Amino acid sequence: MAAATGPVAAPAAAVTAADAVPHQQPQEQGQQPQHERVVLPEAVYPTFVPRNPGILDGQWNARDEVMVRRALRDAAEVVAQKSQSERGSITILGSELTELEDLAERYGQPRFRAKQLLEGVLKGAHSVEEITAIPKSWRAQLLADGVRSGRSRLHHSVGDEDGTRKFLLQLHDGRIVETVGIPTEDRLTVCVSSQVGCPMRCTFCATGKGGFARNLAPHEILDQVLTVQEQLGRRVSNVVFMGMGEPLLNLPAVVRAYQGLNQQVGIGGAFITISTVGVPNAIPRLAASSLKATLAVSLHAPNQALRERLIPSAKAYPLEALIQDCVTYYRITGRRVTFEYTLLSGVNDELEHARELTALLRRHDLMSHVNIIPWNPVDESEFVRPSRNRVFAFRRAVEAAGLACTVRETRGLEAAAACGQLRNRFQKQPLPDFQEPM
Ligand SMILES: C[S@@+](CC[C@H](N)C(=O)[O-])C[C@H]1O[C@@H](n2cnc3c(N)ncnc32)[C@H](O)[C@@H]1O
Ligand code: SF4
Repeated sequence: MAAATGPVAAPAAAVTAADAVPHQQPQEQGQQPQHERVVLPEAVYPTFVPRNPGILDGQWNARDEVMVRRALRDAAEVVAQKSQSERGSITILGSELTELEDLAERYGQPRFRAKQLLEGVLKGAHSVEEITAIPKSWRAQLLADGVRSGRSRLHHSVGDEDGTRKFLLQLHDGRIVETVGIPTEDRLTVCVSSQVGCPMRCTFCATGKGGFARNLAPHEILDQVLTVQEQLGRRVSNVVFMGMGEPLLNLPAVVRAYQGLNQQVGIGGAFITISTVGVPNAIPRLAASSLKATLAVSLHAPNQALRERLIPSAKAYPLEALIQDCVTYYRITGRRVTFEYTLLSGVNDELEHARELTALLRRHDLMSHVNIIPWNPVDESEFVRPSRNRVFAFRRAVEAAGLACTVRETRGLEAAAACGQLRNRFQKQPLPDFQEPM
């Protein structure tokens, strides 16, 4: 797999085949196990320093800061040290072909076996045992050495008559993530999670309310796409990082998952969207990488004061700095930036807000597109979903100023339970122990 260039291109898998310690070293070759020392480039996010000295005041408090710092540290650990729970466990999914080739070689197997391993998992094997294209004895060795497929367990799913289906996946540590398959006639879009929970705590978001547990590893992101593909019996055409979590707080794993989606699952870069509420320093890094993904920035407010009310972390990343980073992104990539605007009745849906929004975007030299998302209800939240009339009045005001604008269609399931809510309900219940498939 070709490595991405630029600062975000560090080797990123939580555990890759390059870390494998063969059960029995092929003595004739006299090789030592190869432990790839994965070093972070000057740390993934070197300067997550609040630009606003008032960060510890108001809504964004010391606990928020600790949570975000923890997420950043976790992101770094995914690359540098591997999490304790994953130590020693190698996943085929999330590994690059070259890493699997090296793995095969270290077991004295021909390099072509790597492709068989990978294809086995991509075609539906949930355990190494099921990859019958490879010799039984090697399967046994791999299993004994802790090599795993990287697939999770389907815990629960719920569907709507419009075809949308939500899946709850149970990870090896018992935690649950949500993923959604959204079919239309000519597309199957998967809305993937990048973290278990989210530390950003946006006030209107169910995931934000549920707290943050940990970053997802690359194979845990890829697994969501394979699950939807299998369960809906169709090829996935589009992937949006719009499920649980803030992808730019887990950039190394997201980059790795993008590469897997692109080069192994066969999804074009332009059909992958990364949605972010904004993490200081991360957007320019994304621009400098070789990723061809579409960038979607969750704006939700046309000014700093209102944005801070909705998004506590905005205190650490002033609106003007965020837009400047989007301009940089546009200059470097030439790709249009989507601005998401979750519309909340009586909060950010006045025509004056629309005018302020268009003035903000037109003031800067970038090609943009506004995507309005009518708010979906969240348990124990005081926000109100705007009326259809209000949504379309807002859209007309944006278009009148000459900006491209769409309204995201609300699928039946979303209206009933916003993203992250289903998972919050299940995560509260005791779950049976779960071991990753062998
Ligand atoms: C769940 S977030 C995940 C990606 C990233 N963390 C972000 O905020 O862009 C994806 C989008 O869903 C929006 N969203 C979150 N909760 C929502 C809700 N209850 N109704 C409508 N949109 C919501 C967010 O504002 C964001 O634009
Ligand atoms: S909207 Fe995005 S950044 Fe905000 S809490 Fe939800 S998932 Fe996290």
